[in-house]
Amino acid sequence: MQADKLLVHFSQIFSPIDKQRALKGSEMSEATIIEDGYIAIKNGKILKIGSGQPDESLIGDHTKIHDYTGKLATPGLIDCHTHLVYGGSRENEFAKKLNGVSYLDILKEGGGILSTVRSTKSASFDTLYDKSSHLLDEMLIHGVTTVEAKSGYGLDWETEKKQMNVVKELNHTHPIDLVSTFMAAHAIPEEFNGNGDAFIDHIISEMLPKVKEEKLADFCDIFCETGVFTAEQSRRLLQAAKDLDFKLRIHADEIDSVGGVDVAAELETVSAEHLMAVTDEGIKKMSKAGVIGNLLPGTTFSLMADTYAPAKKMLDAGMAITLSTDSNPGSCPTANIQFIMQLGCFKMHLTPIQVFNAVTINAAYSVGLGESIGSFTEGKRADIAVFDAQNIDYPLYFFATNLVKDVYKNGELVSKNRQLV
Ligand SMILES: N=CN[C@@H](CCC(=O)O)C(=O)O
Ligand SMILES: [Zn+2]
Repeated sequence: MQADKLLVHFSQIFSPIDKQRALKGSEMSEATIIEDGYIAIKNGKILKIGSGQPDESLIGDHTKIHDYTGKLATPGLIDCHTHLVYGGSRENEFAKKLNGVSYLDILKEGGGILSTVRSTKSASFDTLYDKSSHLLDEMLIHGVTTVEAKSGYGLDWETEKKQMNVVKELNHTHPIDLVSTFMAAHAIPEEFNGNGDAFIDHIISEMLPKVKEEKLADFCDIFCETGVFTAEQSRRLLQAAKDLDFKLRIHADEIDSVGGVDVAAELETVSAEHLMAVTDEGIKKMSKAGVIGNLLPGTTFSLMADTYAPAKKMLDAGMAITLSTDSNPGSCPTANIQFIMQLGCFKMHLTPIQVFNAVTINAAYSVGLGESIGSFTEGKRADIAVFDAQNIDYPLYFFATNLVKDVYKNGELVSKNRQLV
């Protein structure tokens, strides 16, 4: 079959192995690396990848050929944990953090997430749309082609709905594909006066069914943490969400280990997020239950903490892991997934192959799209990140610089020389 497009002479193509599920433990050290590689694209999908001169049968009169000598190709990167849609920003908390005030103390004083809730409530749909679209543009030029986006800066129905509708609309208009997560259980709203049980009841009876009915999200998530939601409250909400056929995630063991990991294992959530404070026992339970550990080292960095999630221990225990930005205005204001990947190496001692598997094939399965993205398997979407690098080590070694040159989404060039097309 003739290709519409042929991208040829890559120094390397990184191609994850697709086992029809996230790669676990030692499997994360495996990948196919093709030297002098080509990628053939047909109707926006991967037709074939190979090495050397492409077969004559792939080339027709209308086939466009692009030379990528000296470059690296990987599947489009997948950011599987973001708080994309929000009003305002929180640089006013930066000085406090520098002076040693903790993240949870800022929240307790009505700042942190609650301050972003106030800004998000007062922002119009259009303001939120423009701001989020701009953030997605930044992510795209850094090589990201799919993003998971959580609500959770509304806490009331109208604002949560506004956030999820922004995600829905951007999924139609922006080149990046979005996966929506409902996370009203992100903080206890001020009007509930610290009564987490009552707020969870309210979410279960008043919000969850509407999210389902209006098809506003695929996943449900909760922040299980000291001073936020307990393990019991998390269990109750996630069980109710599971009964309505939502897929589940949980923010667990971010700062303190308060039982979120047990809930993840019991309910077999797709993933558990953060895990900076996870115990060996918790790792064992998640491994047994097949929970993906979604690690967010940019958050540790931004919180000025030094406890990075024990990625190696999780791999040794046979878990699958992903890495993502956690892009949000408080604990990780960034759009640069490459920096997060570099932290995966520098701070968690993951290898480049493990890191690229984490943000491609594993992230794809963690957002429920493993059948269509995350590897260069024939028939998957031709989402491609082209790096100004000759091999997969270079973009992890040369840090804090955008090394993604071009990005293809569904076979179309959407970013060229680090600029939107
Ligand atoms: N930890 C809870 N939620 C976000 C932070 C949100 C915020 O601080 O605005 C996180 O994943 O880090
Ligand atoms: Zn988060």
